Amino acid sequence: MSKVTVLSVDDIAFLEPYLPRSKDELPFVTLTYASSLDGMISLAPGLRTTLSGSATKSMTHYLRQYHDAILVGVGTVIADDPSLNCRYPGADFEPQPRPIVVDPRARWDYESSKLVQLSLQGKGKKPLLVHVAHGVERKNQDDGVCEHAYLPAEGEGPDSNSSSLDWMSMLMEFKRRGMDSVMIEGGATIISALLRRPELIDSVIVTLAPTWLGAGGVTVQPAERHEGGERVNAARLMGTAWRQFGDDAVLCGRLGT
Ligand SMILES: NC(=O)C1=CN([C@@H]2O[C@H](COP(=O)(O)OP(=O)(O)OC[C@H]3O[C@@H](n4cnc5c(N)ncnc54)[C@H](O)[C@@H]3O)[C@@H](O)[C@H]2O)C=CC1
Ligand SMILES: Nc1nc(O)c(N)c(N[C@@H]2O[C@H](COP(=O)(O)O)[C@@H](O)[C@H]2O)n1
Repeated sequence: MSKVTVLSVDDIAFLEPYLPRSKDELPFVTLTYASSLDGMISLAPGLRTTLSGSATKSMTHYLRQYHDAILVGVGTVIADDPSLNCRYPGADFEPQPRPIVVDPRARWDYESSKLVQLSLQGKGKKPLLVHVAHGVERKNQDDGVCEHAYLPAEGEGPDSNSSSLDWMSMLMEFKRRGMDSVMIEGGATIISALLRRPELIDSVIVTLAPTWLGAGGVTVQPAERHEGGERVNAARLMGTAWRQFGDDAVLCGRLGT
C-alpha cells in the first residue's frame, strides 16, 4: 500500500483555487473521484479498484483535511469497506472529516466495518448514515457507533415507496448539523446523479489514471439531457486546469449550468 506523502508547494498552489470557501445556505461541495481512460471507476460492480497512483492518493488525503465531511453511497461502502479518514502527514483528530453514507433503505451492515472500527479507535469521526424517513426500521438518532438522519424521500407521503432522497434536502441537513464543506467521492450512481445537479457542486477534481479498465467496469455516466427537443451534452466543466501528479493527470473545474 502506497504511503501518503506531503505535496509539493506547486501541487498545493494548483489545488488552492478549488478548496472550500465559506457559503451561506449550503455546504461547499467538492466532487472528486478517479477515472480510467474509458470513464470507469472500478473493474466491476462491487470490486474495490485502485486507480490513483501514490501522488494522487496523497492529493486525496490533502483534500480530505479541508472538508468537514466525506460522502459516499451505500454501494461504495459495501464494495470497498473504506476508511474515509484523512491520513495526510500531520492530520490529527480535529481535521478529520465526518464520513456520510447515503443508505436510503438501511441495507448496510456496518457493525464490523472499518468506518465504525476507526471511529471507536479515535482515528475517524462517527459516521452519519442518511435514510428515507418512511418504510425503514428506525434506530436511535445515535446508536452508539453511528448517527442516523431520516429525511423525506422525493415525492413522499407516508405511503411512498420511494428510495430517492433530494440532494438539496440532504445538503441543507448537513449544513444544519454544522458541516460547511462536503467532499463527495462516489460511487458511480452518486457521481452520475450529481453531474446533473451543477448548481449544487462548487468544485470538481478528477484524477485520470493512464489505464483502460475494459468492458464490464463501473462507468460514470450522467443521464441524457435535452434542450428545446435536441439532445445536448449532459454536463461540462468550465474554467478547467490540469496538472500532472506522478503518472496521473488531475483535471479541476466547475460545472457549467
Ligand atoms: N475510483 C473512484 O474514485 C471511486 C470508485 N468507487 C467505486 O464505485 C463502485 C460503487 O458505485 P455504485 O454501485 O454506483 O454505488 P454508490 O456508492 O454510488 O451507491 C449507490 C447507492 O446509493 C444510494 N443513492 C444514491 N443516490 C441516492 C439518492 N439521491 N437518494 C437515495 N439514495 C441514493 C442508492 O441506494 C444507490 O443504490 C464501487 O465499485 C467502488 O469501488 C467508489 C468511489 C470512488
Ligand atoms: N481518489 C480515489 N482513487 C482511487 O483509485 C479510488 N479507488 C478511490 N476510491 C475512493 O476512496 C475510498 C477509499 O478510501 P480509503 O483509502 O479506504 O480511506 C473508496 O471508498 C472510494 O470512495 N478514490
